[in-house]
Amino acid sequence: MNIGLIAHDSKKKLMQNFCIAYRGILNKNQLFATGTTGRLIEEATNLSVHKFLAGHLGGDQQLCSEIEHNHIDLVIFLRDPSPKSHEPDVNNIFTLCDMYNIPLATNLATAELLIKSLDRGDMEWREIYQ
Ligand SMILES: O=C(CO)COP(=O)(O)O
Repeated sequence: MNIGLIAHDSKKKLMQNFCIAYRGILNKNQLFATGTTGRLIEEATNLSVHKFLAGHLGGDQQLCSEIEHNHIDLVIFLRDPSPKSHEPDVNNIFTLCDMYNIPLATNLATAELLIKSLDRGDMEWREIYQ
């Protein structure tokens, strides 16, 4: 499965720790991330991540485009409920996940549920759409 990973600045450490904890599951999948998030994941783990541009340079839109082209099966976006003003508007990602019925986690608790569910094979229905 293709997993999209993105984190607001205040959640990037949490994303690194999430990826360390679940690298055994993540490394059986293809990982796609906005630039800074992807680089930090690679620095903290031995995971290989396809990195888009940094979010503020268009990486968010690149991830959106992959969702629209049905290349992403699951999105984990560790979101700051009060994002900083310099952080790009990411509502498009939420909208597209809803439009295309893509499982989306926006906090750690849901991210853990989704990643365990993925590992159990609960997302095989996505293969029908690919
Ligand atoms: O823009 C983002 C979230 O607002 C994420 O992009 P980066 O991973 O490049 O920081």
